[in-house]
Amino acid sequence: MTQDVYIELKEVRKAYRIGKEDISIFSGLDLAIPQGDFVAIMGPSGSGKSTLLNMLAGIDRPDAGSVSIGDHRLDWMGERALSSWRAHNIGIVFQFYNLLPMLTSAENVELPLLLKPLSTKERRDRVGKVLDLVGLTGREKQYPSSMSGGQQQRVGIARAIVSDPGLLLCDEPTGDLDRASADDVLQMLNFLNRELGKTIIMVTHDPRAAASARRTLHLDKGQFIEAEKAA
Ligand SMILES: Nc1ncnc2c1ncn2[C@@H]1O[C@H](COP(=O)(O)OP(=O)(O)OP(=O)(O)O)[C@@H](O)[C@H]1O
Repeated sequence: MTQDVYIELKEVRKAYRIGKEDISIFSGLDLAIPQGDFVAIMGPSGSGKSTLLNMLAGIDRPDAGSVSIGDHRLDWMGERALSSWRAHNIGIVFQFYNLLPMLTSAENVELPLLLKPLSTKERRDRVGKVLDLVGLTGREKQYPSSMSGGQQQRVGIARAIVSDPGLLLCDEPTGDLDRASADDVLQMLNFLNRELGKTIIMVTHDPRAAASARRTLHLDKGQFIEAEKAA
C-alpha cells in the first residue's frame, strides 16, 4: 500500500441551517487516507458520518475547507464535472441496496454503464464479470424481490464496481443483513480491497464490520479519534 495521500480533507466546515439556527457538524475537520486503505468510520448517530460520505462522493459540499481525492479538488468542481468524475471514480454501496425492483440483477448492475460509450457486448461482458466476482453467476435474470438480502447486497456491490472505480463508499453495507450474510459481504469488501486495490470507506455501527477493516476512525463532536489496529 502506498502511503501517498489519496483522500484529503483540510479544515472542513459544515453546518446545517435549521429554522434560524446554524447547527455545526464540522468546524475544522482534517482527514488523510492513503490509496488502498480500508477505513471503517464509526460514531454516534448525528455525528456526521453520512454528511462526510456525501462530501466524499461530491453530493454535498463543505461550507469552507478543501476536499481532495486524487488530483481533484471536489469543492472547486461544478455539478457537471462532479457527476462525470463520480461516474468514473466512485462506487457507492447502500444499506438497503437501492436496487430497482423492475430490473433483473444483471440490468441493475448494467445501469451505471449506460452512461458510458460501450457496445452492448462490452456492457454484457463487464456485467458478467462482476456478477461472477460476487458469486452470482446464474442469477442474472432474477429480480431483487426473489433474492435474499445478502444476494441483493452482492448485486449492489457488483453495481458499485462495474465501472471499475478506485474508491468505494459504503454506508452501513451490513446494516440490514443477518450475521452470515454480513460476514459474506465483509469478506467480499476485503477481497476488493486486498486483491483489486480498491480504497474503501465504510460507515458502520457494527463493531464486527469495523474490525474487518484495516483501521477504524471514530467520529465524535466533529473530530476523528483513531483506534489503530494491525492491518
Ligand atoms: N440536509 C440536512 N438538513 C439539515 N440538517 C441535516 C441535513 N443532513 C444532516 N443533517 C443533520 O446533520 C447532523 C449529522 O447528520 P448525519 O446524517 O451526517 O449523521 P450520521 O452520523 O450519519 O447519523 P446516523 O448514524 O444516524 O446515520 C444531524 O444532526 C442531522 O440531523
